[in-house]
Amino acid sequence: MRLMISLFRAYPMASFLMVLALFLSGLAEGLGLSALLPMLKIALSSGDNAAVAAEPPGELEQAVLDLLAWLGIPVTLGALLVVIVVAAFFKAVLLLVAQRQVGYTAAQVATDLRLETLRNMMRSRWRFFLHQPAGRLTNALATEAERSAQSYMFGATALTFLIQALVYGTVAVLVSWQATLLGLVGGAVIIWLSHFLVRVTRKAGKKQTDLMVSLISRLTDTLQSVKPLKAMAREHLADRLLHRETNRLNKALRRQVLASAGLNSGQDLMFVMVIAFGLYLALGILSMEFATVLILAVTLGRAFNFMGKVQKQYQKLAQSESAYWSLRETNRRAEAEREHPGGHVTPTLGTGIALRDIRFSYDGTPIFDGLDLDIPAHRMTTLVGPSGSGKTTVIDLVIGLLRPDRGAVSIDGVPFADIDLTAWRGMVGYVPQETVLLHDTILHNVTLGDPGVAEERVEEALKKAGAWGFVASLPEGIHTMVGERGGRLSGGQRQRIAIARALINDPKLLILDEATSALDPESEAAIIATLRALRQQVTILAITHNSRLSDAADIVHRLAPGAGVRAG
Ligand SMILES: Nc1ncnc2c1ncn2[C@@H]1O[C@H](COP(=O)(O)OP(=O)(O)OP(=O)(O)O)[C@@H](O)[C@H]1O
Repeated sequence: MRLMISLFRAYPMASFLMVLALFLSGLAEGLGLSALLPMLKIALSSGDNAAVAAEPPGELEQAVLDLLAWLGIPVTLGALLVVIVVAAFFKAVLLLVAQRQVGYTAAQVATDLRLETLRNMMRSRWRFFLHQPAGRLTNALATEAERSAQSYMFGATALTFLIQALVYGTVAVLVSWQATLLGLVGGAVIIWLSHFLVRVTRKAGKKQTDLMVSLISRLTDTLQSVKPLKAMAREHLADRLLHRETNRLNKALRRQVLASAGLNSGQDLMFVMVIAFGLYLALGILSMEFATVLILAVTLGRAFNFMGKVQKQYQKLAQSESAYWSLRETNRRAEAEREHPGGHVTPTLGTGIALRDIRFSYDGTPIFDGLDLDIPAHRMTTLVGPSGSGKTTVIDLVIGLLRPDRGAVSIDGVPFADIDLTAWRGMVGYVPQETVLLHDTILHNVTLGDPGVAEERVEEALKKAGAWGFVASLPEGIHTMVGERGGRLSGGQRQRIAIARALINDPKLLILDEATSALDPESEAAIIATLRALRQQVTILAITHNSRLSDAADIVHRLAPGAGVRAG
């Protein structure tokens, strides 16, 4: 229920149109039904088609007769049948309009939730993002957004059935309110008796949502390390890793299916019992008129049926709504961790970047304490040092992904707090330690899908990165698909594509994090020559364990684990 209110608030116009169409279709259905009683009376009476009723007309019947007289429609079997068909037509059209509206809104719900989650995650602070398992985001975007949209569909369908149940119930009240009241009590008892099955489903749904998060997270991690698993014949370990979650998920699903089957069969049986009892009471004991009893049986029977459907849809909603709340929670946390955009100064990087008296720690463990470091503009600076000495951390501080606990990073003497972070990062070309390419063409991988980049510029960037030789020899050139995560290219080729990607926007600062580690000596020499030529236009900051790159650098900073820095 809370979910429907939340989504009705988020999509007020679409929801209003849906409810209006449902309401009007309910009215059309009510009109058709109301014509049923006089029509039955005529059909059941002997003689010609004139209205010959044995008993005086009831309240509803009289109202229908008055309405027909007002519209100038004769009370004949044919005219009444036409009214019923026309009403059914309008009901069908309006229901279609309502369902189309529901479908469109549900699709919109899924799309908006996906985009909102992605945006919030992308805008969140780097340290928060780092702590999110990749699978959580995948699951949120794929499974949870889909289940949230389904919840809206279930809720809206429940509303459709509820309106129909109300229409049938109202007609039944107009025929005999005493009989309807009796039926209502019976129906309420049945709904109350079956409600525990809805609770079971809700619990199982919540469990399913939680388990999916950890299952997809584990699955994503496992899929990334399939090669070593296969190479060492340890595939069975993947099985084991996922075994616990899949089994628990299986249990939750079984409980859910059982509860839903129980509701289906149990509820129908109880409704039939109530109707049979009502028929016995009306015909056997109270000796009510047959046409009235028939109408009551049809309307109350349908009202029960629709109430049952409302509960079944509600059960489905209860099963899937936890996904919506889980997604909302993910969004709330990401929003609370939104990265500060910084100040308003757009840097030019004319003189250089300075880190002064930096103290930085991860989860209370200090990495630097009192670090001073200069990266002069238009020079090639390399960071060297043993693994874990904090080279990547320096880069993250320079990009502003991490903030120091103490001390300051400045660009041309302007402290980071005053710098427009987006403008600064727009001037950076970054080649990460691990090159993961998108499953797309080389062109797309270099431009990252930016349609404003001309193919000539891509070619130029590939040439600078020393990649043009192998790209040009491919049958489809820059339009060649690189395969899943770039799997159709060698490590060195992937690295050169990543370098071209970093160069495509003519960066002011080019950052290379071990970016030449997978290159052969010739390719490496070519890249180093390119970098040396580039440094008049671009400031270069490179992490390397490679002496050739260090030798070619203007400045070498040697990092020692735990703090200080020595310039070489
Ligand atoms: N997100 C993190 N949370 C906690 N500790 C971290 C995190 N990232 C890095 N560290 C720790 O900080 C230290 C410095 O890491 P960093 O990646 O900067 O080193 P590095 O010199 O680049 O290492 P390598 O040459 O192996 O890439 C390491 O001891 C590492 O374990």
